[in-house]
Amino acid sequence: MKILVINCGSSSIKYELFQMEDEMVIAKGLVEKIGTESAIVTYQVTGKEERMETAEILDHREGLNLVLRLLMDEKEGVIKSKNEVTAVGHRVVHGGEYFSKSAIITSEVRQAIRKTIDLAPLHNPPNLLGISAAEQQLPDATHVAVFDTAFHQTMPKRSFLYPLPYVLYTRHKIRRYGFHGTSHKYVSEKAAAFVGKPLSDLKVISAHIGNGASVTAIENGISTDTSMGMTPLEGLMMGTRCGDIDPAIVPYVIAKEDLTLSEIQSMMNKHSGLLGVTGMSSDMREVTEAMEEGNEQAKLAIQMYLYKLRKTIGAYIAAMNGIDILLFTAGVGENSTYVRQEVCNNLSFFGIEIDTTQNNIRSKEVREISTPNSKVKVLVVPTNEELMIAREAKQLVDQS
Ligand SMILES: Nc1ncnc2c1ncn2[C@@H]1O[C@H](COP(=O)(O)OP(=O)(O)O)[C@@H](O)[C@H]1O
Ligand SMILES: CC(=O)OP(=O)(O)O
Ligand SMILES: [Mg+2]
Repeated sequence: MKILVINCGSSSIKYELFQMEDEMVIAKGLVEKIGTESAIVTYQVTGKEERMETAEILDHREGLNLVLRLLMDEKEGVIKSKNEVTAVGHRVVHGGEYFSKSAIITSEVRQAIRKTIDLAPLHNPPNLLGISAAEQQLPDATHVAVFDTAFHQTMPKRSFLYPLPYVLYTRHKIRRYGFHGTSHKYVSEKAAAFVGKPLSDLKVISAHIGNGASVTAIENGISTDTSMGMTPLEGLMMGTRCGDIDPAIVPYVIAKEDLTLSEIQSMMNKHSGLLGVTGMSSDMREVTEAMEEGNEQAKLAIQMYLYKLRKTIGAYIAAMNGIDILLFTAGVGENSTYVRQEVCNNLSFFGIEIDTTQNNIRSKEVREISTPNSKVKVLVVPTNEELMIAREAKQLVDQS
């Protein structure tokens, strides 16, 4: 069975085609800068060199057309006809309170996703575009929506409610939803398997730190708290997002800087975080390099980033009254030995002890970076949201 996984961002489409019998990736790639005359298209068949070209791609539909043409190309393609794709798994960022698990896309499901657009104006519209483009291109495939929010639907009210007038929750569903759930679920299961204990017996803190970043407290296999909120803006300091700030800043800055609401939204989502503080880059690699070269602003940004991350981990240790596993995942979590080391150095009170040699090893495998004496197991667990989405899609196809 072949399953295509699609992750549509506002101006990009990430795609990955899986052979589900052995869960192998057949081909994958990315269409970036959609909406421009020079969109960048990458296409890689497993085991072969990546191809890159630029093309005029004006919308997601054209982008997806091109992806399918590449997959079916006579010379370099990997499928002969569209019918070979049994299912398409779509990443949908916001499922509101409608979805606590993945769903086969029907008109009701599409309607429910549409209703959450207000809650995720940056993410859900491109997700919906991707769904309709893919349905048009692959009308015979089963289309499945896999939600970032689903895993966190187990959070108790005490963690998901904001201390605002309760009527805002009942009337408008203003609450915390949490994101990256597909990843937090995948890596926590991997971590439990790695230590050889059932997830149902463990207290896990999962730090998914990429461009977007969130920390989740997972008790007995269920998410009980997470740092992102109603939108993916809350919580940690991120690449371009500010995370938690005093909400009173918003009207104040609007007045002082004469901004519109959408300008301040864009400022907090796209021009803050590492980028905002350094004025230079949102990329942790570049900011770390600048810090090493003596750039004071880069050093400050990283200190702020680490401090917020450490505080959040500490808060979740308190919230769960303990911790068995601390795990790091996503771009920064999997690759930055510096961030892992610095976060953990200041968590020694909890019996967290990092083995510097282990921490410096680069690998794509799950690995332990804590010392044998460490009371808490600290792991690096490479995430794989695409594989998880493919598995969810397969499961729903098998059931239907
Ligand atoms: N070796 C590295 N050291 C530090 N940061 C890294 C390294 N490799 C990747 N990153 C960071 O990972 C981030 C991207 O993470 P990723 O999970 O791919 O993001 P996305 O949210 O777009 O999926 C970038 O900030 C990048 O700088
Ligand atoms: C929800 C979210 O923040 O996603 P990403 O990390 O892909 O931006
Ligand atoms: Mg991501």
